[in-house]
Amino acid sequence: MWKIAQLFFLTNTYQRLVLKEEKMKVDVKKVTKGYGNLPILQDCSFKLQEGKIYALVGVNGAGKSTLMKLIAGFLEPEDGEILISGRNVWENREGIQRDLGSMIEVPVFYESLSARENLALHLAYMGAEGKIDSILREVGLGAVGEKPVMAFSVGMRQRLAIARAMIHRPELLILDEPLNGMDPLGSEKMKGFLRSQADKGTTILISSHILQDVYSLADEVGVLTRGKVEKEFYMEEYNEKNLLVFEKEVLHWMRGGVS
Ligand SMILES: Nc1ncnc2c1ncn2[C@@H]1O[C@H](COP(=O)(O)OP(=O)(O)OP(=O)(O)O)[C@@H](O)[C@H]1O
Repeated sequence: MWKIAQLFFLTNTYQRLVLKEEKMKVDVKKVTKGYGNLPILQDCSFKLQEGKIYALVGVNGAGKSTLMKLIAGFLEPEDGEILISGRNVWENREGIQRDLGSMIEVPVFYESLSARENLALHLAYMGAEGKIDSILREVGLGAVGEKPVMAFSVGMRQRLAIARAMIHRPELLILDEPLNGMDPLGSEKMKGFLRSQADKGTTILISSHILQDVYSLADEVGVLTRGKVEKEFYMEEYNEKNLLVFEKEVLHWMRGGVS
């Protein structure tokens, strides 16, 4: 009887591990990257699970955008490797960049063209297909699609940048501070939209300085300190606790895990 129970336990554990590995979308493995003599990331490792929202937090200059650019294949690691669905990002960057959606730099648009025209040009440039009307509606720009971008507010530009990153319905979305400049109502709606995309299977990596947003949006949170994801929080475990506890623990790890 005991042997059967042991076998059952081992089979279950094995299945869970295999399932987890199959669900792996992004695997950052011991990545090192700096700029000139300035070291930024050092042996940095973490994983993103398919259909989950992962938030990177860290002080200004910690290296969040650098890490995102590496994952999107815009920068080459000095050491280590990054795999997306098992493929080495740098070696397959052209194909991978077509498959993912990203908003990492300050978004730049054709100012005199409308939101709709900007999205159409982007699709043509990518050689991709996408439904402009529906993505504009989904990000809350349904009523202003014909307006020139020069008339857009900061928050509207941010929505348009998210629409551009998502219009080809990528399986992986990398958004650097996606809620920047949005009013509280717009921010809530955008969080709901991102959650609905994750529920449909999109893997989402964001960064944010607003821990309240991270708390309410992410499934997992990684604190980038001293060149590494030093601490990860699984938000499931925080449902019972409150935001203040979470904030306190994150700040502790942002300081490098010392009080
Ligand atoms: N192209 C570059 N050349 C030289 N240094 C750079 C370059 N890009 C970034 N850095 C430096 O690398 C460090 C990490 O920058 P990065 O933008 O990745 O940090 P971050 O965590 O995203 O910061 P923030 O929270 O302020 O957006 C900073 O010190 C920055 O000045």
